[in-house]
Amino acid sequence: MTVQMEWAEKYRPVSLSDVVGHKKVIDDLRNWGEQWEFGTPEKRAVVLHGQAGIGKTSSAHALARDMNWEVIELNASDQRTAGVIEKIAGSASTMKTLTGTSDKRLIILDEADNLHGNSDRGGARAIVDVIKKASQPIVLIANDIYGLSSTVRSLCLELKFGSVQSRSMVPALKKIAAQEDVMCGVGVIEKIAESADGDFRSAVNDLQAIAMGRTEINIEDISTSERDNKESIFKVVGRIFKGKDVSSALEATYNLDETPEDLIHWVDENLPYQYTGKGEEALTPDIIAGYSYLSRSDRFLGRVRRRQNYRMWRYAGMLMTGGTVVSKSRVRGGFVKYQPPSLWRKMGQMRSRRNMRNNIAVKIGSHCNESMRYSRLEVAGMYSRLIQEDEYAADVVAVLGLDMDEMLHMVGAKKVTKKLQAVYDDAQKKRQVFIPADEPAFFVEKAAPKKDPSQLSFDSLPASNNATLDSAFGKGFPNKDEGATPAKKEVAAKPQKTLFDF
Ligand SMILES: Nc1ncnc2c1ncn2[C@@H]1O[C@H](COP(=O)(O)OP(=O)(O)OP(=O)(O)O)[C@@H](O)[C@H]1O
Repeated sequence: MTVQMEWAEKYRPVSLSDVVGHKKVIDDLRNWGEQWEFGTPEKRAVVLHGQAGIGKTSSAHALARDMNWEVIELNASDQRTAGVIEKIAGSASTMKTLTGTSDKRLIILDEADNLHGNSDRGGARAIVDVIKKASQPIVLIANDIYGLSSTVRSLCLELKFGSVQSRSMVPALKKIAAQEDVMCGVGVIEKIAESADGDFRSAVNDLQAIAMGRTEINIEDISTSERDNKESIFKVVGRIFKGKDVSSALEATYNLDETPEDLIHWVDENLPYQYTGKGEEALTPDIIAGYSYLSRSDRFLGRVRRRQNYRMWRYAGMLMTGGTVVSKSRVRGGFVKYQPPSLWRKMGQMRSRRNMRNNIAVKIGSHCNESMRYSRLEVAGMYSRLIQEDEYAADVVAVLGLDMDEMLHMVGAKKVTKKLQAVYDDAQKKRQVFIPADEPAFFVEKAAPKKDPSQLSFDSLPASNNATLDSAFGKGFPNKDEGATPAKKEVAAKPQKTLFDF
């Protein structure tokens, strides 16, 4: 049996001129690339963002091909710790290539909105450092631009890839069909393009799936295979809120790649916006009736959870779809955008706040030799107080190695003010001296002049430091002087310059 290559891969655009749709974005990307030929553009990195399957990664590679640049790619499957990013991207972005084929390398960082969790620890901060110093072009690729920190975003040229219009897809799909010797009947390609919902990769995959084992496709072939396609959530909620037919709303959910547990959140979120019209009160009888069905549906979902009897999902599904359909007294015209459940957004925000708090606690813990839990519960508050004091702020940021977002979190600020930026910059300078020898090299700027270690040294904290902290905050602060070398003890005897240099 021969395994056929995926057409989407086979027909991946080679040059930017092959990319389907996205005309303006592609022009902007090309311009940015050309600026690199004459020096360093104002923004050293671009972030290409938008839904999956619309050509972001292909465009980055096509740019490199058009400019005759080499490519270095770091995918989410790679270990993207701070050290790795700095080593690969950092060296690539500051050194010239030795191969002589081109003097530029394009660094592509795929799924840049996914730099969280343990495996990518420190990766987000390393990107900031790499972009700031880069002398080579960098492309970040993200589905969700809000998954990037505000600092990274401010350093990048943001290029949004919208969905690919079906009329742009049609000629490209026809070309693929012709090259594969597949005859397409009238309206076939148009139908495939429309059903793809802006995702060109899906359109190519659909064409390949329908053409499998055929040399000719007719419109009837599509309508039978169409049922297998996953319905998008927007289509389903559209049929619930705009439709009058209970069974078609219910049937639409059969091909949906979401559980009733998720679907009910979508209906719940959008019901109040969809069932009020111009001049109507905010709380219409339709909304009240709709929520009464939703609450009954939710009861069944609760029973499924408790009894693990998934057969009851069908009642929940019927009540949330059919119930919502029959609750409306009329179909309201006008376009109201469907919103994703705000509950998920809030849960996501809570999760990222929790991650941030834990990351900070880990840093405090490694500074105080305490567990993350103890640091979070007992010590973090003290550091938050200290960081708000002008006198100590930069020292705390430096000694803990906080990045900008973590510093903002500890200060309780929402955005970077001039004062906070100055504190952060000051901390970066101090950090070069605080850093112990075994830290990754990227924290230390090679050109930085060697400072007198007695000025500020994390390593040289003498006993008095902890005695002071102990007297102020109770026992338990680690004694940094234990095991200190005589040289370090000598340093400790020097006069205090900062909070951490008692
Ligand atoms: N606009 C487009 N023009 C030409 N081909 C495209 C386009 N969008 C998608 N494709 C096809 O779909 C495949 C996937 O595209 P690509 O990997 O660039 O998408 P993406 O937006 O980066 O999605 P993901 O985030 O999932 O990687 C490519 O191999 C290509 O054949």
